[in-house]
Amino acid sequence: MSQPPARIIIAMGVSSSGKSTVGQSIARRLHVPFLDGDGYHPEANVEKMRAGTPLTDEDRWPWLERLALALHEAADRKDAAVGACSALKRSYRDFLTQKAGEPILFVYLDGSRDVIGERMARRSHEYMPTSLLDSQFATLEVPDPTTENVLIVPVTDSVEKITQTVTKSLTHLKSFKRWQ
Ligand SMILES: Nc1ncnc2c1ncn2[C@@H]1O[C@H](COP(=O)(O)OP(=O)(O)O)[C@@H](O)[C@H]1O
Ligand SMILES: O=C(O)[C@H](O)[C@@H](O)[C@H](O)[C@H](O)COP(=O)(O)O
Repeated sequence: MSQPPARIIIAMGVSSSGKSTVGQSIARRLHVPFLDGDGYHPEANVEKMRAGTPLTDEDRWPWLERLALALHEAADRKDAAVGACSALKRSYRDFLTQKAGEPILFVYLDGSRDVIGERMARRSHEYMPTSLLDSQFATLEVPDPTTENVLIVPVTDSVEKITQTVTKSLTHLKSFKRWQ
């Protein structure tokens, strides 16, 4: 689809696909705030995941709303903002966009169960158990670039390469021009 110029960028994908790493790198490059979705869950969601139970849609709506509003406020204050959020379903991405009240560019970190599972096994996370990865893949609705505002990048690219691919598409941002 033709891409509306977004000031909010969200790195999305299953757990351990690299959302926090890539999102932080893009935000650093643009000198704009980075908001990690992990920090916006109600405590009950965190406890549920810690116990190995996948979240439901009902668990996710309040989380998505809080994150969308925070990204909108951050973009207002600082020209643009970058987030990390699994945003696994099309309805979650539409909801985020609606709650933010402005276009969002999603960056989908595309990788196989094998590659991402290996990364997940190697990293440590405060509450997300590796047992939840299968449910993440089962829930995932891969974004469709013909109908969604999304850039698809392979997780096997280096973080630097992904950062460059994304920032190159953001020439409309004031913060991009400052960084240039
Ligand atoms: N492009 C990449 N290439 C290699 N390793 C990566 C890449 N992106 C992330 N990683 C590593 O994969 C693991 C999961 O990344 P993380 O950013 O925590 O994922 P998420 O936020 O999606 O759960 C981390 O150990 C991170 O260093
Ligand atoms: O179930 C979801 O909608 C999420 O995927 C989610 O809750 C998030 O992924 C966790 O906070 C774990 O964090 P990471 O995705 O950073 O591993």
